[in-house]
Amino acid sequence: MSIPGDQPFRPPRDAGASEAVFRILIVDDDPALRRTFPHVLAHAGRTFDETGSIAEAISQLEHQHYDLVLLDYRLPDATGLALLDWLVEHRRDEAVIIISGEDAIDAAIGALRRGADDYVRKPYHVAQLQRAVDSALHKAALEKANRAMSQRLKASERLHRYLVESSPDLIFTLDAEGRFSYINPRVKALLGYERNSLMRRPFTTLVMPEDVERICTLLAQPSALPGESFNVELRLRRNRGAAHEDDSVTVSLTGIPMQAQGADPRKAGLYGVARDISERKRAEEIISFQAYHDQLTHLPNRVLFKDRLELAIAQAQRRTGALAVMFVDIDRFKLVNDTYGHAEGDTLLRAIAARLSATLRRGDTLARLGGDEFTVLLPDINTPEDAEVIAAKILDALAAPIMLSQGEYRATVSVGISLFPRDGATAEDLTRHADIAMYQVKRSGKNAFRFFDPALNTHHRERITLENDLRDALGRAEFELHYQPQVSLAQRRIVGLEALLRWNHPVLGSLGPAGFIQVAEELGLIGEISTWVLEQACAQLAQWRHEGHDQLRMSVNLSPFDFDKRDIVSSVTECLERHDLPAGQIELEITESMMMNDSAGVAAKVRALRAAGVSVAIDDFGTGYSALAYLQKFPVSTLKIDRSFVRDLEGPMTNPIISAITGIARGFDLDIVAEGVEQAEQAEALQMLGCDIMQGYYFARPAPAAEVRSWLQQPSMVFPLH
Ligand SMILES: Nc1nc2c(ncn2[C@@H]2O[C@H](COP(=O)(O)O[C@H]3[C@@H](O)[C@H](n4cnc5c(=O)[nH]c(N)nc54)O[C@@H]3COP(=O)(O)O)[C@@H](O)[C@H]2O)c(=O)[nH]1
Repeated sequence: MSIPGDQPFRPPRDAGASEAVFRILIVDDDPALRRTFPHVLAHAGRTFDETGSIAEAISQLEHQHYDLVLLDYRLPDATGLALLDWLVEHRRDEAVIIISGEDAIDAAIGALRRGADDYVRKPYHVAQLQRAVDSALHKAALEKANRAMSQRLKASERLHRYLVESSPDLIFTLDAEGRFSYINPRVKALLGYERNSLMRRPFTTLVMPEDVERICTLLAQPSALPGESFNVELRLRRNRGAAHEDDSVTVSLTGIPMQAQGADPRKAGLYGVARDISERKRAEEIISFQAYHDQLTHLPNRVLFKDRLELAIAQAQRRTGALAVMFVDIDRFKLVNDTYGHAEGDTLLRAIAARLSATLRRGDTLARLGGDEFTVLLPDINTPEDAEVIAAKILDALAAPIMLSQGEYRATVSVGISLFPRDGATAEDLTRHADIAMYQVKRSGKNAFRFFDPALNTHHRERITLENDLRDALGRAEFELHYQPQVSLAQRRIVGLEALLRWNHPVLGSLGPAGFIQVAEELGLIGEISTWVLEQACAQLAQWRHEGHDQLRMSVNLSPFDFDKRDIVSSVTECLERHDLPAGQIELEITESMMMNDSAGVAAKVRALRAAGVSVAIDDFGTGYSALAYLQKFPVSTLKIDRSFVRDLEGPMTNPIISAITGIARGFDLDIVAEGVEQAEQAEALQMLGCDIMQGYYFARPAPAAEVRSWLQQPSMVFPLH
């Protein structure tokens, strides 16, 4: 690693470690004299080496540092001046005392000029020599300590410079006028400026215009006194030349006012550290966005909608104005989700969100509460008609089909509207009442809008209670099957039974399916209920077969949702296997509408069921847009003539529809069951029209299994006149 500056940084050496030892080199050609020096200069911590010539001394010095050189002036190979020159030339810091027998003062002066520290004449006085040596070593020690100190200082300065200059934070100082007096190189990477270009320029040059006033106020505050740091979040502007998508960087700035000696403390300047918190801010923004927005559509979520609605209510109250809340629910969204999968469902939700957004003005809020539920806030309306116009626009916006990967899809929505102050004064009430109004739209055919009507509230409460009860009904074993016989006039026996669901409600008593099947479908409970019905009907049929009625056929009603959601084919065949029933003795009733909207692949499932031997009947045949083509696509086994045709029957030739249906059945080799037979005349007319199997109150009403058992044992009970 290298650091900015001229030298690599290394930790300072421990200069004190060698301070106790003084190395002294004696350079004299007189061996006897050389040997006397260590004796007269002996002292703890002193070590001596000796040489007899300049050349030997240089060679010694080349390998060893000395604190002091005791140098004879006149040596065999040169004068001591030569060694002094060598020491200067090699930038050596050894102290030198010349010990010379020269009388001439010039020699002494020359030696001192060439760098000797002292000059002692031979023969020397021991005390004089000792003083000179002590003084030279003392000086050498001081210089050594000084050098060590300055080395430590330099190292420490280099360390601090390194820390500041390589800091990931922006570090700067401002002078008393708020202009940069120092800024570390980080400014280049962070904001794209050359540091020199900023020197002496005001700090505010770097601050985004929106934040300038704030930072100026802060700097001018009396609390910005020396030692009292402050922290502020602000945006610094990037150099325009810096290629970056953001024009600013958000920093957390810690400022510490500096006090100059003797000057007005407030004007001494500022030391600042700015940390780039853009990433953190971005993460915070994302988290906050996610907390208040729906991830799929990026629309405001329930929390933000409530917040905006509460604000809008407060504002409307102040100005005695009005606002509208809409509850928008996609019709049959579940079908798309279950049939095409969640990815398609998501695409549809996004597309609808975009269409709805486009119908609204700035200031209105469209939110997604979850699932297929959206809400709209119109914060400022003059009359209910204003909301009506927007609701109509919303319905219109969905008129054009939406492109899904499976093809075009025509989505519709049901819209409920509540008004402030008329329908409530709180966000909860307004949203709930819009929801109730939406619910009414659903019940009366969908794809429309409706204002909240207080009378609906009671109805809604009842519905909520029913929903809650229905969720618990299976667990509390409140369902029961009744069975209605299908009789053959020719054979005078019960050939089949239709299983019809009843709910023994703990408070409301026995409820027919008309009162709860649709609710179960809407709540997504129908799958479990159908499974129970199928299981129960098969178990009962197996029981009756066991009792000897082995030719009976059991009809079971299925919901369109059963074909959407699960593998109905395996559910049915597994149930048959479980109860050891021949497949042909179970008949599943499907409606014409299921055939017409084959989005869930009903045809393929019907074919698979038929291939497995299961009978399939078309219920209420003739009431929809029955087309012969459907009968080819859906290989059903039975047509059930709807009771509306039977009711109108006054004579054998009075109903061309029944004639047509019986003709079709013959053509396609299908069984026919006429339902809703209430009178003997109807039975006779049907018989004349070639219809043998009948079902209706004329023979028997749907009844619990125990009663049906007695009819099975005594079929005459269900043939009143025949
Ligand atoms: N998904 C499921 N749907 C079911 C189930 N059980 C029933 N249903 C559906 O509910 C519809 C109404 O059933 P219900 O109230 O039981 O009415 C049946 C009969 O009681 C009634 N009927 C029979 N004979 C006559 C008659 O002579 N006159 C008259 N006014 N009504 C009569 O008709 C209903 C049976 O009709 P159908 O199914 O068309 O044969 C019912 O239609 C089912 O769709 C269930 O378990 N799951």
